[in-house]
Amino acid sequence: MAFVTRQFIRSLSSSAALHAAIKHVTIIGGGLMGAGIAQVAASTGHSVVLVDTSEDILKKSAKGIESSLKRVAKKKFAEKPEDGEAFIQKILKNISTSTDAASVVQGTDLVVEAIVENLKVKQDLFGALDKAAPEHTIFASNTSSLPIADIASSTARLDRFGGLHFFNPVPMMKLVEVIKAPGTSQQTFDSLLEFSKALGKHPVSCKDTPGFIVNRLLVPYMLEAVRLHERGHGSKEDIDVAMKLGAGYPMGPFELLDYVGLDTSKFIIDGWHEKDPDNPLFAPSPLLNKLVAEGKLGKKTGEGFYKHK
Ligand SMILES: C[C@H](O)CC(=O)SCCNC(=O)CCNC(=O)[C@H](O)C(C)(C)COP(=O)(O)OP(=O)(O)OC[C@H]1O[C@@H](n2cnc3c(N)ncnc32)[C@H](O)[C@@H]1OP(=O)(O)O
Ligand SMILES: NC(=O)c1ccc[n+]([C@@H]2O[C@H](COP(=O)([O-])OP(=O)(O)OC[C@H]3O[C@@H](n4cnc5c(N)ncnc54)[C@H](O)[C@@H]3O)[C@@H](O)[C@H]2O)c1
Repeated sequence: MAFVTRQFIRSLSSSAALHAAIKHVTIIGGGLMGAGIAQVAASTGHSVVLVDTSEDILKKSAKGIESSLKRVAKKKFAEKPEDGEAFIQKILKNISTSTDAASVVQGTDLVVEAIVENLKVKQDLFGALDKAAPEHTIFASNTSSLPIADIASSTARLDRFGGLHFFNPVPMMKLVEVIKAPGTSQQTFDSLLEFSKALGKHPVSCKDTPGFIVNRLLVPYMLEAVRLHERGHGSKEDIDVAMKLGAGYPMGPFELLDYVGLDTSKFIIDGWHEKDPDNPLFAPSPLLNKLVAEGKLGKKTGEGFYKHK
């Protein structure tokens, strides 16, 4: 009986240790995704450092987080709006910012990378962080389309490297894809599942295959919509309405492309096309390429397929 009790206490304390293990999180990249991940991690009691390349970008990220929290507070404290401000300030206190990733990872349990969708840039970042971060620190990438194993190959911690793929807008979307690359240890994978649950998200387990689950289905669908429009078979407005009213999607494919970012969408499709040039689902789109070349990247720049306020 004493043995069973000791075993039970040990298993409780080891699962508590697993939880306690991820308390301090460093998010690299304060754009659409990084700011959302920082907001959710801070809202669930984690201590967060948000890193980007300039103070100006970090100011914009902080503003975005605050306005998103205002939307949350407006709902949560509809009856007592005066409590909403205290709620926002308490969460914001959990977030600090930095432009020097190597110096802030020294005290972190988990690094979540959400920078540009470019393999070389991600590898360079993780290669440098690997030298600066403590042994126990887990590295995770929020990549939409790149193999986790390729990103991890720039480090010497393949066992402590996995994928955490969040969805936009992070505060609203419940799913996190947790990716186990061939080198990811079971302990790391379990910690990432635990962390996702601690954020209030619903994790699903994914293999390290192109696009994991959601993007492997969603990105070809969005590109098919662009091709359908390029062939003159439907206006973007009609295609969007059709998919919302005919398939029950909350956004049409063109609205969603603008929401995700046309640059990010192009990075994804170009990368897959390079690896599998004969797959028609991964064919580049002249219209998408033209908009990106014009700097029309979607909602984040004020114009993409549509103009945004
Ligand atoms: C490519 C990548 O690798 C992977 C991806 O991320 S793919 C993209 C995945 N995302 C999607 O598919 C998003 C599809 N769109 C949607 O689910 C919905 O349109 C949406 C949740 C974004 C917005 O919902 P919608 O009803 O259209 O608009 P809206 O009324 O403004 O917002 C609905 C609620 O969400 C809240 N909300 C929306 N965005 C928010 C944000 N960033 N922060 C906080 N709250 C937010 C609003 O306050 C509102 O709350 P309420 O209904 O209680 O008042
Ligand atoms: N947009 C989406 O819907 C979505 C959804 C899931 C995953 N993702 C993935 O998340 C990542 C980020 O996407 P996003 O939409 O947030 O992009 P974004 O362009 O909005 O933000 C990227 C941020 O990273 C910063 N950055 C670039 N290089 C950096 C570096 N070396 N160090 C620090 N910061 C750096 C940029 O200044 C920018 O603020 C990409 O890998 C993307 O594929 C995007």
